[in-house]
Amino acid sequence: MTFLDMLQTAGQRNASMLCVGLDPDPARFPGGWRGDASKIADFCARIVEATADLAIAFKPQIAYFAAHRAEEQLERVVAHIRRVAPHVPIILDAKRGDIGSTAEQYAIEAFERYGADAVTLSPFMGFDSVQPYLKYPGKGAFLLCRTSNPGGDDLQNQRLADVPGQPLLYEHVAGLAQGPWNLNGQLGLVVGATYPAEIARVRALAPTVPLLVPGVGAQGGDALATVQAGWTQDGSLIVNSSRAILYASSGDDFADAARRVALDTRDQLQAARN
Ligand SMILES: O=c1ccn([C@@H]2O[C@H](COP(=O)(O)O)[C@@H](O)[C@H]2O)c(=O)[nH]1
Repeated sequence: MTFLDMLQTAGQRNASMLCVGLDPDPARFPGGWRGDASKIADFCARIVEATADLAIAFKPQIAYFAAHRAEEQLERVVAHIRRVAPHVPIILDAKRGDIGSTAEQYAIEAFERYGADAVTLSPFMGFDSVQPYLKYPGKGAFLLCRTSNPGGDDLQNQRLADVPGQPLLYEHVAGLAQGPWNLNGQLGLVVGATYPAEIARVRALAPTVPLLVPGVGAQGGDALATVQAGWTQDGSLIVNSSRAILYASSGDDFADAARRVALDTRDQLQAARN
């Protein structure tokens, strides 16, 4: 099944636009696990089990594993997702971007080592840095477009004087993903929930590509505004929340608490559709 097929299946079966972000931070683990990096896979497994019927996707953030030399635990988390939620796609949040020969290695890492269904990429180095990922049929690649952090303004909101129509940089990226770079319909875009006006602008420029929208929950993005700006019948909307779900409780009830927050967020997003 392709990434897009999986998205559609999970979205319908779980009635969901919620992507559960897996950003495991041992310092925030509950009770006896606190500070123990060997528990990363166990912690993520409990979250996956608690939210498998609520998620349109899972998004492991690779830094939270690599920082603790826990890449092998990430492999175990992926295997666990395949066992308990085989219909839910995995988006590896790696934000890679490098020259073609190195990008080929990163693509092997994402799609062959970890077996992810999609990956996040920085488009800053241009099309030849994105192309190696597109050689994997059916896999997805989300380009950073208008990120959720305030510093995104520094570059993404700059006007490109030499491009016809003088778009802002993020608008140009949206146009490339909808058009000339999207050779086989594998591209999507990352747009922050903290900037709903920009989500609407990106949706207007890229009406059919999937949008991955982080920033609800811990970053304070508005679920209703996000859905109103980005949801359409034709293009998937995938709204990520990580810390607000993972650390809903610091006690032994963390998985139940995570489920409650995920359910509430899932339902808020669904209710916000027109
Ligand atoms: O623009 C972006 C792109 C990626 N992220 C990632 O999403 C999650 C958000 O975590 P929360 O705890 O829900 O704030 C995290 O993995 C970021 O690396 C983003 O926040 N903004």
